[in-house]
Amino acid sequence: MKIGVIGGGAWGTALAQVMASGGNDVRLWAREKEVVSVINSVHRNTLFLPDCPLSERITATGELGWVGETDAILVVTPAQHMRTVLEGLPDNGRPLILCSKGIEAGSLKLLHEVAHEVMASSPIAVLSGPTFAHEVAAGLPTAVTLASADEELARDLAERIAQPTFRPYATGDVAGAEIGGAVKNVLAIACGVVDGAGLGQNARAAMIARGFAEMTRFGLARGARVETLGGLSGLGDLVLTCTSTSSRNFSLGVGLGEGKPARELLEDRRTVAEGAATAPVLREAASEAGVDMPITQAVCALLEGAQVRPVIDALLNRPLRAEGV
Ligand SMILES: NC(=O)C1=CN([C@@H]2O[C@H](COP(=O)(O)OP(=O)(O)OC[C@H]3O[C@@H](n4cnc5c(N)ncnc54)[C@H](OP(=O)(O)O)[C@@H]3O)[C@@H](O)[C@H]2O)C=CC1
Ligand SMILES: O=C(CO)COP(=O)(O)O
Repeated sequence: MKIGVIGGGAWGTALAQVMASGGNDVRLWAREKEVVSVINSVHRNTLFLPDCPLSERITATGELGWVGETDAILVVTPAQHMRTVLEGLPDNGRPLILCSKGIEAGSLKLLHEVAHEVMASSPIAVLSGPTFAHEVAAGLPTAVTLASADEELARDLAERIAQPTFRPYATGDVAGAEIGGAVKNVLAIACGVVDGAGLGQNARAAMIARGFAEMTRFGLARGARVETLGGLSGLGDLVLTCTSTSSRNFSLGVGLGEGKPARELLEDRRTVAEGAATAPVLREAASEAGVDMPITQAVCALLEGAQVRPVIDALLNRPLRAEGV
């Protein structure tokens, strides 16, 4: 197969490498000329995935139209740039697999809704799960959720992109797959804060469990299925991202927990911490859906400059309630 990949960050590059290792020819679109040039000349993405030698089956390009002429296209831009990038892609009926994690600011739309608006003729699927790019690129075993409203398409794409150490599990629950990936980034910031502020491992486990309750409440309100939220793209990714400093979102939270200002932590980043963009969008979407998301609100407050201690005290002083979603 010929596979297109849109986005030359760590995740786009890792996915390109997995697809190429399975014998596919890969066309990888990157926005920056420097990324295109370095991938084609030294077969390495020295900016975003420096430690992984890349297959010669990967050709980087700045031409979206050329990437559009492939059998399936993985879309791996930061969530907030997806709409603009898709507007430059021909809507020619090739399946799009969305691999980014977030909710669009302003419209409060999930990314498959955005893609459907821009690419009305192209079948849409979502790939999400516990997937640190550097591990996937190194060929370490990884399992993901592959969702499409057309379940036959999900199963077909899963067959076509599976590799010996890369296992997609098909589902028809697109909203569930997307909500897990978007919400866990916000919760990873919260867990990082717990670590940075030295609140201990009990507190982190509590944050993961109550965070999952929060994810479930929001997911159910937006039509997700509970088994998807409890699967790879929900609970699986939540556990991964909330327990590792390899996560950019968790690391951002550690800095916040140590009392560093959010502006300073976000200013110099070249890589994305999607949770910082998703948190205020999620707060708004939750309020619109009438869903209580206290951890998300706490993360927003910290990103907006609140001090750590009062934010934690406010969470701890919430009225006691019965356990459950
Ligand atoms: N890294 C990971 O382990 C995983 C990441 N993801 C998700 O994948 C998505 C991409 O993340 P990742 O690959 O890590 O990104 P990185 O942080 O590695 O790289 C940043 C990316 O942002 C791109 N970018 C910056 N500004 C723009 C813009 N205006 N328009 C289009 N692209 C822009 C850069 O493109 P360019 O190089 O062309 O400038 C580059 O590809 C995110 O939604 C993330 O949550 C999902 C699973 C795992
Ligand atoms: O989504 C990811 C792992 O599944 C990557 O997490 P971070 O963006 O927090 O690094």
